[in-house]
Amino acid sequence: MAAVLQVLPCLARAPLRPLLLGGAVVRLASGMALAEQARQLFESAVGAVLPGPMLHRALSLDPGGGQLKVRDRSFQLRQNLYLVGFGKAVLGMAAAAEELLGQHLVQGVISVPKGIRAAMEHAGKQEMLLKPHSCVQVFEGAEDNLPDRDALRAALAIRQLAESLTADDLLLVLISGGGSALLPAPIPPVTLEEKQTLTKLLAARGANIQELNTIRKALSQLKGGGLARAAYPAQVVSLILSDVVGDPVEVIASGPTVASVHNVQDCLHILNRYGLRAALPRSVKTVLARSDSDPHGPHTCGHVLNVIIGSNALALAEAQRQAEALGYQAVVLSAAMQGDVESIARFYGLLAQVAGTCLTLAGAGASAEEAEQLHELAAELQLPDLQLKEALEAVVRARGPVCLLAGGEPTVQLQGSGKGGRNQELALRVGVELGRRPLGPVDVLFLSGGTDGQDGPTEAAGAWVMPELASQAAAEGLDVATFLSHNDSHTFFRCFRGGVHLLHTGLTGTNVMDAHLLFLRPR
Ligand SMILES: Nc1ncnc2c1ncn2[C@@H]1O[C@H](COP(=O)(O)OP(=O)(O)OP(=O)(O)O)[C@@H](O)[C@H]1O
Ligand SMILES: O=C(O)[C@H](O)CO
Repeated sequence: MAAVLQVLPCLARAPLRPLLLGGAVVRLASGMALAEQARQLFESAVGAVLPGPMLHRALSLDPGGGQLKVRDRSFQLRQNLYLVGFGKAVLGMAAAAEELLGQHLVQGVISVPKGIRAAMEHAGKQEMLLKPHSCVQVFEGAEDNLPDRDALRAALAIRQLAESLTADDLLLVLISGGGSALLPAPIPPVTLEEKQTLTKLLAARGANIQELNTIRKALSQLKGGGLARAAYPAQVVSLILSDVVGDPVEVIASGPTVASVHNVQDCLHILNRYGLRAALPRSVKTVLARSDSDPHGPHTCGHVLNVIIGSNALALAEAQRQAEALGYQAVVLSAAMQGDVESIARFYGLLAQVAGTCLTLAGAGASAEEAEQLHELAAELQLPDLQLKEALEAVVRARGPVCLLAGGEPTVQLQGSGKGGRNQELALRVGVELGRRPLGPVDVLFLSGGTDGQDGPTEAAGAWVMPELASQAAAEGLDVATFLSHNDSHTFFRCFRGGVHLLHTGLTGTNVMDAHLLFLRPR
């Protein structure tokens, strides 16, 4: 985005302000002005789920400092507050908790990704770092999101702290995505390597996060309510930043403070589905066989309060508010965009075409056939919370600029060895879709970004596109189809127009999946 700022420094510095509809400045700089607004809205979405704001919304101390309020529950504080955490966003969450609860915290242990402290320091994000003499011990591990010896050491330290607590104590558990890999504690005789191999195989064969984490829970001492059990009889409050569609507390980071409802049959089903049952190590078979005859009986988690403090829906709601402040008719379509990236791109292409027609009432846009295709595709994608009808009705009413917002996590079937991420790949595919559809007299821009600031193994968070993308690329000698065939979207965006279409935020310190913004503005 640096290049965008160079092109339009006045817009980059300007605060959010309503559009000058039809004004000469906006029309001249149309693409860049829209892109700048898209970037600002993306940042406002991320801002709503940063550790500081989230922790401040969820927790408060009474003025005397004797009570901690979490939502509508109160907990007595008397040198009895402990903290553990695990996940990609937990360093910043712990720093925010320390800032808020400092003098009450007795001790803490967190497990966070390798190199995160250095990365945050490098980015100048002091608010994401613990104080120099913090009582919270930090373990870094799980390089490449895989459980390793360092993460195992962290998990054991977390278990030890939890087990040392008494009925007078309160354990604050900070949880975010990536927590599963950062809290590995396989049930013996299963080894770390065996668990690692099994989860890698499941992921490679296409198991979804629900399936993956069902198996992880069955083989873990701490997942599936194990951490809550270890902390009993202390009170447990889990503050959860969701990176899973629908915010299921039992799935996020494999639900260490949520009693597992799965039995061995569920696990065998999953292992069968991915052809892994026959090749299971003996240790895994032993643990699975034992799991239904657990001597402790079914576990309850009555001493636990699980609270979702950040989610994709929350982030989108903030961007929606900001879009409205800019003069857009803004509608959240879905916070559960899942499915193959190609289908999702087609969905956004059709949506732009149909919505553009509703907006301008122009004959050149979508026919009834395209509207039907859009609804059929929406049905195929099975997005549980999709507000398509409501969105199109709002567009008809709007007669002015429209912003449609969505979020979730599309899937990319990797075929090539190119460099990219699901957001850049989605944006590139949407750019192609927009270019091959008659859109009528309307400016269209689509942005897709990962809220963690890192899209796949690239340094960009995502990218934005307009309908002219493919033709402009061709004029630069870039063939979009060739880049797509190798999943090489990042290389494409780096070359295309000197990289101005890339979205760069740096690591944000949060993670609520991806955000998609589709703008339509009648000319
Ligand atoms: N060349 C590529 N093109 C498109 N997508 C890619 C490419 N390489 C990796 N990906 C995608 O990037 C994702 C992996 O990156 P990352 O580690 O950021 O994902 P994650 O851990 O699932 O995401 P997050 O932490 O953002 O929730 C996968 O969805 C993968 O399919
Ligand atoms: O850690 C995990 O299990 C995934 O990120 C989902 O929360």
